[in-house]
Amino acid sequence: MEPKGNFMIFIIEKFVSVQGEGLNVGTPALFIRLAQCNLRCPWCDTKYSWRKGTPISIEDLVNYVLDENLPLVVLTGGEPLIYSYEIAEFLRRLRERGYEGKVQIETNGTIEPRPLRGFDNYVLSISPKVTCVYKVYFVNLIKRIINNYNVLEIKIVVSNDDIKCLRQFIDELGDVEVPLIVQPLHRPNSNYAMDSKAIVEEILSDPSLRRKVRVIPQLHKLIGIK
Ligand SMILES: Nc1nc2[nH]cc(C(=O)O)c2c(=O)[nH]1
Ligand code: SF4
Ligand SMILES: [Mg+2]
Repeated sequence: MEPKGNFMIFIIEKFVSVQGEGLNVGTPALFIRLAQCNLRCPWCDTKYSWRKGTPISIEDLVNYVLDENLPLVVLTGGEPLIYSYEIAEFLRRLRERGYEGKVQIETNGTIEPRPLRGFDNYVLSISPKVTCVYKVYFVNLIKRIINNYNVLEIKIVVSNDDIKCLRQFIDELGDVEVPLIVQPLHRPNSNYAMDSKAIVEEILSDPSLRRKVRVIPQLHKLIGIK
């Protein structure tokens, strides 16, 4: 049965930029930041997303996407998969209206998005929280998501103090078919190029990690855009 009714979602902001993270880096994209998160990472750069947000209908959001006509829509947060049912409706309507781009969903990997099963116009970028100071990940859940949904990448944010914990996560995960992207942590008031270089050096000196991961710093932090 087709879902009916006026689906609402709560958003914090929407803006146009280029994808600054992961394998789609550099792609012009429409960002929609959904409200609220089920985690509380100490380094979170979007704590303002933990608020309740402003309601918007899925219909208005779809019209906005079609007006902007960009190749990529990034749903981020917060934790967008809190709204899995509404996102499924969003994907259904985008498909119905002929939108040819993709929807990339930035998730922390702690929620299984069951309503997304059967859709092919989205990809997930899973960002498990693996740092030594704050760990919240469920390896079996991540594997289940990889096996049952469209996963573009696992994108792991770490500082160079976290290499031990990164290795532990990758060992626990075992062999998976998706690319493992290490994303150097951006700390305000720190030199991001130097921080990223330290991580690259740590990875190149680790016999196991150097075979398994790719390192991609956040482009938007490097060039100072949103
Ligand atoms: N340019 C840009 N790319 C991004 N990719 C993921 C983002 C996020 O906040 O999740 C983000 C963001 O905030 N800005
Ligand atoms: S999961 Fe993401 S949005 Fe949520 S607290 Fe952590 S960094 Fe912030
Ligand atoms: Mg961000």
